Amino acid sequence: MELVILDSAEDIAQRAADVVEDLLRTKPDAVLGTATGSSPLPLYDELVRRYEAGRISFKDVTGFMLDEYVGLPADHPERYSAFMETHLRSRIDMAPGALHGPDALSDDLEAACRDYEAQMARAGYCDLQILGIGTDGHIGFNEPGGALDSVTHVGVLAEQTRRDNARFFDGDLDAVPTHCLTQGLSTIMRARRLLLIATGENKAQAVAHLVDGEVSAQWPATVMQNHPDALVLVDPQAASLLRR
Ligand SMILES: N[C@@H]1[C@@H](O)[C@H](O)[C@@H](COP(=O)(O)O)O[C@@H]1O
Repeated sequence: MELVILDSAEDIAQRAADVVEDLLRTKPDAVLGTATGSSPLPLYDELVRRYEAGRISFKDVTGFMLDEYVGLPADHPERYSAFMETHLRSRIDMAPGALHGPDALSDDLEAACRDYEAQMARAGYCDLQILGIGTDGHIGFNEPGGALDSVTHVGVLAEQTRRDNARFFDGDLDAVPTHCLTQGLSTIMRARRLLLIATGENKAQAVAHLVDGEVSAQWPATVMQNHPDALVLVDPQAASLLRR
């Protein structure tokens, strides 16, 4: 795992966009794994800028989202499918049906998970998976204590995660879903390359475990230590509890 500490979120966005641009140059029909949350937003803005400048095209790209809330109505703006549509898909030339997510509106969520995993398998899994990290060390919505070799599954959100994400629901904890569908850790690990972005002091503890800790289900992101090509981009605040 390669760790790079950069001065600001903007510098991280530039470096991360370089990684995406390099991939699209070598493989225009790449499979891109997308993350939600605030961490990748500067990256998405930079990708839109590079698309508008004619440097990159997503017209042949297929995308797979990491996760989705369960229990939000189809038109809820905080559904991750809506988030990705607003912040990335609708702003670039990616085809409308080309960004996939697990179907959290399905009557049979277990089947929806199996279908999503099969769909990713058919696509050959991701060339590059973009990741954020939860303050409790989750990636996707793989919360502490889950299996390290999980595939796409129905998950229960940790209390900490629901509190962290209440800011997207007008601060109303009761409005934050309790369940989700998420790619498993083994699904994520199948990506040829992982790119994790963490900014701000509230990520420092999770980043310290990710970089300096043992691989452990208590800090799910630590599985990335076993990935052959993982890049972690952090700002000085997120790096503030690192040993070295
Ligand atoms: N499921 C998402 C994660 O994929 C994301 O990494 C995390 C961090 O979000 P943020 O970047 O806003 O701190 O939030 C959510 O829980």
